[in-house]
Amino acid sequence: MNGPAEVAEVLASAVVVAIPMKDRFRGITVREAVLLRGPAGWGEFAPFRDYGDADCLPWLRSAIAAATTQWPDPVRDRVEVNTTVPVVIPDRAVALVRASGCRTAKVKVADPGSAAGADLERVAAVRDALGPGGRIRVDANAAWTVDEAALLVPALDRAAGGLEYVEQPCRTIEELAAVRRRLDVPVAADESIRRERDPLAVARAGAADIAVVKVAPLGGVTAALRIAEAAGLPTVVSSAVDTAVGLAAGLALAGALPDLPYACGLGTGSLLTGDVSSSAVHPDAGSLAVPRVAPDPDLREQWAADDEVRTWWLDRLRRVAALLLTG
Ligand SMILES: O=C(O)CCC(=O)c1ccccc1C(=O)O
Ligand SMILES: [Mg+2]
Repeated sequence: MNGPAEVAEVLASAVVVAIPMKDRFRGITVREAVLLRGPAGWGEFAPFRDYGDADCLPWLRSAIAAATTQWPDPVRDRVEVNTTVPVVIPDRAVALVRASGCRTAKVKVADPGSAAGADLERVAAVRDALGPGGRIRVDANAAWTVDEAALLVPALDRAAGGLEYVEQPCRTIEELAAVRRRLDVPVAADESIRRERDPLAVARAGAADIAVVKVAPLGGVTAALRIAEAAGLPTVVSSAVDTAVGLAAGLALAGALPDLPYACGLGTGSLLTGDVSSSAVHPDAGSLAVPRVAPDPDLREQWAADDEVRTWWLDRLRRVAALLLTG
C-alpha cells in the first residue's frame, strides 16, 4: 500500500487531457483522462463521467499503482489485438477494419439508439472486410433480455458467418448462465466482472466461457492478474478507451498472463484522433508491443484540457482520493 505522503505527491502531478474521438463511442465524443506521475512511471485515472465517486476508487488505485510500483514480468513481448468497431454505418465499419490490419474485430451492437437490422448489416460488412479467415465478436453491453439474446445472437452469428463469442449479452450473472445454456455461441463476461462486488462470481457460477478483464476498474495490473488467474477462464484484456498510458497497463497485464488464447481489446488507440505518447498505440499487423510509456511533453500540452474540464477532474480526483485515504 502507498502512504498518504506518497499518494499526495502522485496526486500533485496530475495532468488533465481531453482527446476527441473519431466516432462517437459509448455516448462519448471526447475522451478525458487524468495522468499521474510517480517514481515508477505514469498512471491513468479516467473513469467515465457518469460513474459515482465510490465506483472510481479502483480506477484511482490502478493509476497510483502504475505510478508507484513495478509491473509483473512479461512472458511475451507482443499482444494480438482486435479492432473495435463502434456503432457506425457499414461503409465506415469496413474502412475501420481495413485500416486496422487486425484479423479480429469486435463489433458493438444493441446500442439504444439503433435498430437490430443495422447491427446485422454492420456485422455482415465487417465479415466482407475481414474475409473468411478473420474472427468477429460482438459486444451488447448488457442490453438484451435472455429471450432477445436467444433471437438476436443466432441472427448475428449467421450475418457474421460465425461469431467467435458474444460479450455481455445480458445484465445479470443468472441471465448470462441462461444464455450460455441456450446458445452455441460462447459467452464472454465484461460488466459482470468489472461492475460486480465480487469479480469472481461469474466464473464460480459457470456463467461465461471467457473473462474480459480491464485493469482500471479492477484496481490495477497486479489485482487484475490475480482476478484473471483465480477466475480460471481464458482472458481477454480490454481497454476502457484509454490513452497510451492506460493502454500500457493493459499491455503489461496481457504480457504477463500465462495463456492468452484470444486477441485483446487493446486496439482502441485507433478510436482517438491523437494520443499523449508517440509510442505505438496503433496495431502493427494486428498486434501491439508490451511497452512502458511516458507521455511526450509536447503531446501532453497539445491535448491539455481546458480550464473547466481540468477543474472538474481535479475536483473528482480530490474527492476520490479522500475516499481512498479514509476508507
Ligand atoms: O474491447 C474492446 O475492443 C474495446 C473496449 C470496449 O469495448 C469498451 C470501452 C469502454 C467501455 C466499455 C467497453 C466494453 O467493452 O464494454
Ligand atoms: Mg464490453
